[in-house]
Amino acid sequence: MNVLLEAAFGRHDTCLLRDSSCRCFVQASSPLAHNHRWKIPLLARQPFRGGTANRSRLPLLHLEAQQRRARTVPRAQIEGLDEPIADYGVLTQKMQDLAAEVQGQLEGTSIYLVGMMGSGKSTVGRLVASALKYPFLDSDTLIEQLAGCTIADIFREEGEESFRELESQVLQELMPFKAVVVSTGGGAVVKRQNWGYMQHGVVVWLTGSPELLSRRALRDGTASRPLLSQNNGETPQAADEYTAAVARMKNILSERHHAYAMADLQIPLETSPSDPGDVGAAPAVVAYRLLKAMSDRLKRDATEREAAKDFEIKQSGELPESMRIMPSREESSSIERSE
Ligand SMILES: Nc1ncnc2c1ncn2[C@@H]1O[C@H](COP(=O)(O)OP(=O)(O)OP(=O)(O)O)[C@@H](O)[C@H]1O
Ligand SMILES: O=C(O)C1=C[C@@H](O)[C@@H](O)[C@H](O)C1
Repeated sequence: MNVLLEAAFGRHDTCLLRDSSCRCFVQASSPLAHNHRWKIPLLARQPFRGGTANRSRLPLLHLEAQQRRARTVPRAQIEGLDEPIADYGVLTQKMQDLAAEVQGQLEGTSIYLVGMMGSGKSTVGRLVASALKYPFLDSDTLIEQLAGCTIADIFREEGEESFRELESQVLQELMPFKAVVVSTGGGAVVKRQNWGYMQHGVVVWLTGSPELLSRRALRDGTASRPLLSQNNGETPQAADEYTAAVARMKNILSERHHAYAMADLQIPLETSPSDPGDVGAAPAVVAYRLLKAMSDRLKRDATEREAAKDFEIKQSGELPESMRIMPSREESSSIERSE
């Protein structure tokens, strides 16, 4: 039997877990998420009587083993880090420092995550939002709230076109929001009008291979992803689920690639060096890569803007009559003074 525990996170990698009756307190490593929920066995539900002695006797290792997606972070996965990463605590600290920098550079600009089904827009989006202290919004969830039913129901009962209209409506309504992280639906990039709604934000493409995305999607089951459960003749009906999913992903990706490529930033999902059975780098690593790429890009843009201001107009020959050189601000004020 499992018991659901709420997690209240401390600053770095530790958090306190408690059950609804506050009878169990333990410390555990945090994978950078807030309000995370673990299912842990009833075994760990020991009464807390105060004092560190009791706390340290709780089955922490067992608890970590139950934690979904718990991972160690090999150094090679994290670009731009010049020292080995021992644990999530170090990565969390690096991310907080980077996020504080990016937050200042962004000046309230929103972030829109785009990418195929299963690319981790919601998972990574939550981490990035939490690091930047931005609210997180998931357009698929908002569509479901608006429609009062699931995305699969909308596809089945009203068809893809109705879904796309709702998707555009939601993105339009999100447009005025500043300083938010938005996870968009996988197909949002296809409609030109949606780019208009996202134009004031930084658009980030989470990009992974069809194989990696299929592995993830199949782990979740395809029921909630109607486009993936269709077979549009890419593979014979008898093809196994993985082969069919990869073929479908490839097809969708080839139709959308040019649209995703319009994003301001591209963040690879693969581990490095790549692992053939890969489900990708851990969410915290992808979130770190995203913040790093964003920080680099914003710095580069700022430098380019400064450089663009540093120019000199050189007059050679006579200007056509229709053109004249305006006096500078200093010159015009001295002309005014002398008049
Ligand atoms: N970095 C990661 N490593 C391994 N699994 C991941 C990672 N990021 C996300 N996942 C898993 O992949 C699946 C899809 O993630 P998520 O729902 O965040 O993707 P999405 O891009 O929002 O998908 P969709 O557009 O289909 O809603 C989930 O099971 C999630 O737990
Ligand atoms: O890739 C797509 O077209 C979709 C992705 C999901 O996020 C949902 O928006 C919906 O299932 C369609």
